[in-house]
Amino acid sequence: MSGYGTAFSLLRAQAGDAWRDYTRHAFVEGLKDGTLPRAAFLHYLRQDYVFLIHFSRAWALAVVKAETHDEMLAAVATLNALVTDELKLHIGICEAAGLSQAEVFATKERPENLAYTRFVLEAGYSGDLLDLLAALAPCVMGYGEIGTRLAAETTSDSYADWIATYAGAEYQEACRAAGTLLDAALIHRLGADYASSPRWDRLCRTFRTATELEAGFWQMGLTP
Ligand SMILES: Cc1ncc(CO)c(N)n1
Repeated sequence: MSGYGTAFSLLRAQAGDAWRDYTRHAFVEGLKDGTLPRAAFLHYLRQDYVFLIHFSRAWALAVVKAETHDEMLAAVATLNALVTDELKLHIGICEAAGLSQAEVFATKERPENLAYTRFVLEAGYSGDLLDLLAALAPCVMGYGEIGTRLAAETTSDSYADWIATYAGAEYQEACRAAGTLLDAALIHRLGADYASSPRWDRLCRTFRTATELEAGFWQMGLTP
């Protein structure tokens, strides 16, 4: 069990190797042992800042696609955490490294970044909350899983701030809340036996594609 809910565990298991390729990518291992070049990290952070803007838009879309007040509350809380806390972390780390906020704002979006965020947004635009959450879950919970593992296994302080953010109580709580939202949204729309629904395969495919696009994002990070 992952601790991020039942549906996430099922989706993660069916993603198979793709999940491992994402969460144990060379970029992640470089964060863990400090061998990731600083230039690659800063390049990644600038792209991730652009990513988070679109990712926030996708969570705003989750507010739009919500069908109950509890769903709205959960989506609003995540949206607020992204805009208020996570985007600030990126600006702070970039500023500490000598990159101004204006430079970060002006970052040109790489195709790997564009492909991923627009895939997530499109899943939400053309589908319902389940399609959107299936595309969002690898981002949210994947970083939660990576943060927790790296905090336990890290052998360097080089990327301690980054690791602490994703291993931290606040981010972990956001992952649990997203897991609770996903479980409840599935049951609300498809019933308790949602994994037998005709929609399940497609939700699994969406989750897996988003997982593959996350691995592509790390790979982009290695090539500034
Ligand atoms: C690419 C990517 N995926 C997930 C997260 C976690 O929010 C992030 N910051 N960036």
